[in-house]
Order: sequence, then structure tokens, then C-alpha cells
Amino acid sequence: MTKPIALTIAGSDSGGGAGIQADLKTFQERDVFGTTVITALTAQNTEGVHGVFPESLQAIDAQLEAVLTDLRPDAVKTGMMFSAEIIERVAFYLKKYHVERIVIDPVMIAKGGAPLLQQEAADALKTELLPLAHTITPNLPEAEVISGLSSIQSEDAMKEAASLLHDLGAAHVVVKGGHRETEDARDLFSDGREITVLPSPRIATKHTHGTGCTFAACIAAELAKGETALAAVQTAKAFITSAITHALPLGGGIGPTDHSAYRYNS
Ligand SMILES: Nc1ncnc2c1ncn2[C@@H]1O[C@H](COP(=O)(O)OP(=O)(O)OP(=O)(O)O)[C@@H](O)[C@H]1O
Ligand SMILES: Cc1ncc(COP(=O)(O)O)c(N)n1
Repeated sequence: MTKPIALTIAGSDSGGGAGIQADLKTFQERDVFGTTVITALTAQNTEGVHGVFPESLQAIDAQLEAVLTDLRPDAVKTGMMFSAEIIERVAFYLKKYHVERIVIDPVMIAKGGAPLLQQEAADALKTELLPLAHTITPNLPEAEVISGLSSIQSEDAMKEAASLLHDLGAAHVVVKGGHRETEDARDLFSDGREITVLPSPRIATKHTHGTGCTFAACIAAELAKGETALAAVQTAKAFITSAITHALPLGGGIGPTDHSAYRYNS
């Protein structure tokens, strides 16, 4: 017996709901073998980010070299990158080892408002990482920063953002609608030719810590198994909707979602 391998390159969330921890839980649930490259440690809980401690470039290089030369990933997910230097190292190794099926969650700001990407690193994300993307999964504020559109509120603006991100080099784009104030929580998927709506009801909960990480990790897991882009994002949408429906009111702030809910409820 063997298993597909999915690699996450992201920050560690000591609170367990987002980052590396959310990604590994999702990989396990989706039956792929998870490996990790940690870009930064965060001291974090449901109430907020208490500290951010980026890894040295030496530690990041060593982790990338170790996993990419032995446990070749069938798909990769990137999350919190923190700095332009880290983005450059990650892009260098992904190209050096001709890694395919890269899902980029362009994490910028945590739900509580703490910056997880230095402001000056947004350009590096756009020029170095985005062109490597099999799929990029921005939320609305991230889509605004990357596309340069000043305010993405309507579905038409989401479509325009998807098209701009595709032109910048991402093969597939999911513009996530989680941050809208609409009745449903639909996302838009674009392969550069067609737009597909990923529908879901908007669940009335504040416990959405790590939703973006979990969604992108699930896409990577499905791609690692050989699914098409559309099938991967549709499974990820069902997975995250179930995880949010059964979100866990743990801690005193924004609680995590339940990564095992999809298994128990589908
Ligand atoms: N209240 C909700 N009900 C249903 N789906 C939601 C809700 N909030 C977010 N989602 C869905 O969760 C997924 C992640 O979207 P979201 O906009 O929360 O990402 P994000 O802001 O990048 O998350 P994170 O801040 O964890 O990185 C999307 O599919 C989005 O539509
Ligand atoms: C290490 C890490 N990566 C990503 C997020 C984004 O998740 P959220 O926006 O739900 O706080 C986070 N909080 N921490």
C-alpha cells in the first residue's frame, strides 16, 4: 500500500485551528500523507496572535531540501509566508525540483487582524509565487491587494478579480466569498475560460478560525490524489462547509472548525 504525498509550507498555529496544524489534520482526513515546511512559529490562540517568530532562511532551505529530495510531493499547499525572503526561497526550491500542483493560499492577515505577511512582501507573492500556482485561493481583501481592484463586493467584481489573477499567471483561481455580507457563502472558481459557482449556505457562527487554510489544504489533498481542479475545489467546498457547520466553540475567541465533520456527516 502506498499513499499520495501532500506538502504544506506554512506557519505553525499553536492554537491548532489554522496553519500547519489545520493542513495536517485535513491531509489526514482526506487520506494523503502530509509533510511540512514551517516558515514561522506563531504563538496564537482563539483570541489572537501573541507573537510571530519567523524561521531562519537556513532552516527553511534545509526543510525544503529534505522533503523535496526524498518525499516528493504529489501536491503542495502554501500558506503564511511572512516575508519576501521566505517567498523567494520557497519559489526557488519549487522551481528547482519542478514541483507541480501548487495551491497558494495568499495569507496576509489573521482573522483577529494580526499581519502574517509583511506589507512589502505582497509584491514578491505576486511576482514569485503566483505564477507557480496551479490554484490560488484569495479571500476578498487578498484578491484586492493582488489584483489592484479597489473594492471587490459584487459577483461581477469577483469575476474580474479572477480574470486578473489568471492573467498574472495562476492556472486556476478561487475567489472566496466568505468575507461578503451576502446570505450565502458562494465562491467563484475560474480556469481562465469558464466561471463555476461553488455554492454553500452562509453558516451563522463566529468560529471560523483557519477556514482558508483548511479549504486550500483540502484542494491540495484532492489534487495529490489525481483529481481535476474542478473536482478538487468542489470536494474542498463540501469539506469546509461541513467543518464550519460543526465548528467547535473552543477557547474564548474565534474557535476552530471541525476537520472530522465531513467524514462523519457525508
Ligand atoms: N460563515 C460561513 N459559512 C459558510 N462558509 C463560509 C463561512 N465563512 C467562510 N466560509 C467559506 O470558507 C472558505 C474559506 O473562506 P474565507 O473567506 O473564510 O477564507 P479566509 O478569510 O482566507 O480564511 P482564513 O482567514 O482562515 O485564511 C470559503 O469557501 C468560504 O466561502
Ligand atoms: C499560522 C497561521 N496561518 C494562517 C492563519 C489564517 O487563519 P485565520 O485568518 O482564520 O486566523 C493563521 N491565523 N495562522
